[in-house]
Amino acid sequence: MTDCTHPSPWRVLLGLLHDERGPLLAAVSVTAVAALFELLPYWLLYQSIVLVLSGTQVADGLLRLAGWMAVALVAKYGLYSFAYYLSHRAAYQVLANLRRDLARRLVWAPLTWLQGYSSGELKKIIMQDVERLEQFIAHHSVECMAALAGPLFVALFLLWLDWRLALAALAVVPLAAQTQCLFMRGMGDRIGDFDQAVGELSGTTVEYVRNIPVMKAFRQEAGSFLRMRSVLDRYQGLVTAVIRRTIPGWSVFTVLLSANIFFILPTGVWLVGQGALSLPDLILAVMLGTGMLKPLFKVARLSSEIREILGGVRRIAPFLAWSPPDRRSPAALAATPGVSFDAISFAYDDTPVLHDLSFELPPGKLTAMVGPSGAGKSTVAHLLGGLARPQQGTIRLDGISLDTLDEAQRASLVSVATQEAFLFRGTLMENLKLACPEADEATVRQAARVAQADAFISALPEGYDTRVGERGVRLSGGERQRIAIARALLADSPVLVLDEATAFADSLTERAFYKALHEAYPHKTLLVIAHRLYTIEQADQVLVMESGRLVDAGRHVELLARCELYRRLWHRQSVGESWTIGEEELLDAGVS
Ligand SMILES: Nc1ncnc2c1ncn2[C@@H]1O[C@H](COP(=O)(O)OP(=O)(O)OP(=O)(O)O)[C@@H](O)[C@H]1O
Repeated sequence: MTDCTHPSPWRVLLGLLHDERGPLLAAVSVTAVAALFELLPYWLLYQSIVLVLSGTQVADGLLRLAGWMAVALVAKYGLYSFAYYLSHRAAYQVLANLRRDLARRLVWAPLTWLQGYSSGELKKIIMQDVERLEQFIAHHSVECMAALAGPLFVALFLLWLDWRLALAALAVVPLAAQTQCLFMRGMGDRIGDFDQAVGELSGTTVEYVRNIPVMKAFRQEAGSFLRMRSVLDRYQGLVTAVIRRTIPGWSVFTVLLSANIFFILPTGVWLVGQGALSLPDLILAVMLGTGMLKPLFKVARLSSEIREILGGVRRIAPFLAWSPPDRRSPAALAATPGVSFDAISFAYDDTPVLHDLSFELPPGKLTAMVGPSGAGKSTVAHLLGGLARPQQGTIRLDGISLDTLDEAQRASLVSVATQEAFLFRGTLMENLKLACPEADEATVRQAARVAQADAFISALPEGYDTRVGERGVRLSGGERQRIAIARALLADSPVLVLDEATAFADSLTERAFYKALHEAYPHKTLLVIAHRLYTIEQADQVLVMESGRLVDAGRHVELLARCELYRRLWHRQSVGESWTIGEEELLDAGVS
């Protein structure tokens, strides 16, 4: 997913480095000085040759020069270490700031936009692409500077000796650069394709690993996962194409940069013959000039790595563009607010799901929402939970638009518990206290009791201190849901949405839950997306949805009497639960 309206990756990268520009400038300046010290031993060697040729006080002079040589080496390593220290400190600061910023902005990004990314792609962007910046800031900044400063200082020195020597030393550079450009032409697109393939491979691998239980259940062989195979083939094809294209260019480039000795030596010998250069000067020029261009290999290699890093920055940029919506502080709400959906329309991308939907959740009452699969019930829960925003219409709490609340305000007013109960790595107590870290143990236990979770948690050997998540204890679907409900109850918001949150529970557990809920939290405004008979019967109001529209609303008995769709849903559910509606009830309701 790219967006051409985002600024160039260089601008984004410079923006990320802005706060650390001081330490980074210091790091590259120190590197330049270290590169100078790297050349000092050659100069001292030159002085030794001059000394030996002069034949005066040779021993003392050599000893002094050896001492300076040691000082130069220590200074060089000391300066490089200091430069790396500064660049690493800056890198980890930038990475920490960026990760914090990304975490904050992920909350502001609409769920529908985030769903455009697979979890593998998101992981690649947030982990790998961010991690790559460390390479650039901590290593490439220093290495690039050292690789450029060395050749530059040598070229200046040769220029000072004789301009013809400098020209001879640099003669191969334009040819090498030309060759590199020729072979790298079109590589930008290939690297873009390559990055896309890596993202796809990462996403498909995550999907593949997640699907292993399903494949085992249906006895599918790994090879039958065709998508994975085709992505791997594409990846391999791209790698082969990139290697085929780069290897010849790289070989010619390497040979050319090492070939300047063929220019320096004849030029130097000729200059000595002309009397324009002394023999020690020629030896020094050959020593320095022969290896002077080798650091440019590193610059060429780093430039392709920097291209990859910029590709990562391009992928990170859209996440950094999300900023908090401009919101005013809401007026104080009633302790038990009502909720209204006013002409709400909503589409996932271009697929309309809710159409001009209006209804009310009366304050302190239980509303059940029913409808066939795909009717848009969970989407209503998403909108209330702030996971998506309607394209048209307004959702209000006590007359105040949800758009005017910030995330924290909305979350303090509306909690949503869904079927997909995600447990973070940690103890059950930590998971329960997610929305209310300051809750004391008694409050947590009370919420768990209402959610029918206290009994099974207490039966675990470590009770509320049991670890869950990746390496922790495995809970059943129903147990996880009960944790999710207790967590939502602990948030103590006046509006609670249960999106099939009790689907795994048996009828008896569900009855016990609603009874306890009503006793412990009698004033909550409740929206329950339900298939269960008991909830629907108890509801103060039932909303019947079909294809994103409200078909009817009323009490269970009224709807049985007048709504054909409701009757069908009710009948299907009754059969599903092996629970038959009494003849009398149907007659009471006027159903013949
Ligand atoms: N992230 C999404 N992207 C695109 N379409 C989606 C997305 N989530 C849901 N939909 C579609 O929106 C429609 C309504 O889905 P929703 O989950 O709200 O229905 P539902 O009434 O809760 O169904 P169920 O009872 O089966 O859970 C469906 O057609 C569904 O395919």
